[in-house]
Amino acid sequence: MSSIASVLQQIRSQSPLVHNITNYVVMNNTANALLAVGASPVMAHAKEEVKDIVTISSSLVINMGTLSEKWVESMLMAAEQAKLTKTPFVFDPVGVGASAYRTEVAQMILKAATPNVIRGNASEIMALAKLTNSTKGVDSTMDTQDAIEGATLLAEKFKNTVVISGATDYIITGDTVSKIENGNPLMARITGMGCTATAMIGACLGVEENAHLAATAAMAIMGVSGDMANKKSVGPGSFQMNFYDSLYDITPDILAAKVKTNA
Ligand SMILES: Nc1ncnc2c1ncn2[C@@H]1O[C@H](COP(=O)(O)OP(=O)(O)OP(=O)(O)O)[C@@H](O)[C@H]1O
Ligand SMILES: Cc1ncsc1CCO
Ligand SMILES: [Mg+2]
Repeated sequence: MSSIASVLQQIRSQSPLVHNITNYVVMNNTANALLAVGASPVMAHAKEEVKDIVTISSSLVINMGTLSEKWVESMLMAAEQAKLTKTPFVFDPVGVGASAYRTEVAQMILKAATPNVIRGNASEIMALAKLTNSTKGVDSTMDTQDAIEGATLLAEKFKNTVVISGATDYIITGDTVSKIENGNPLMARITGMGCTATAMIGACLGVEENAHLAATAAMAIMGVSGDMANKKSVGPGSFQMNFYDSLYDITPDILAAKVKTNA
């Protein structure tokens, strides 16, 4: 079995508990996507419990989509606890660069603990790397290949894995650049597909220690499921429903056969 396919196999056999501190917009979508693929989501952000939940989880997802002061406190506590318990952690810097507050919070989270993986769209990755600021709200205004320089700088600085999502997904660790070329434009016409990609990276990190492989497998699962859903859909509404069915239907063999990658 290919290594990407074996990550999906492990999600199915281990059903990793994925702790999400994510935004109000996508909480339901990402919990359903994790369940559909075979992982076990828990959404928990009260500061009274985040340390306990990090401690029992296989991985942690921090997504700064809808920030407020109390949530930021919890995000920082969770990141620090993940460092202590060596719980793998993925960070989604939603809309970084769109406001001074988002940029400040992203820097605070990165200081609290180094994420094993950072995933953003091209504008977010470039803003996080402080190279350009073209972040307009939460959607990208750039092609993913134009953010490779920013992703490479971040991956070098943090010695971790950085994912740029979009028409072509790039997964970058040191000198290794993997690409996933599945998926379709409908995926950007539904809110939270990027947040779902980040949650999927969380699921993969929960079963696979190699962060580059985990992130590549997650983007492959997203892309191939997107291709499968697209065949049955007429627009964003039916696509969203069919996407959950595809996450449920996709098998390690289908994934290995359909993934378009250089990895
Ligand atoms: N034009 C496209 N072709 C193929 N796949 C795409 C395209 N646009 C987005 N995707 C896929 O959709 C998913 C979300 O990526 P995107 O870059 O749109 O995230 P995002 O901007 O952070 O989204 P959000 O903030 O709404 O959650 C990824 O799996 C990506 O591969
Ligand atoms: C639309 C939106 N606004 C804040 S978070 C979010 C979900 C997609 O990132
Ligand atoms: Mg996003």
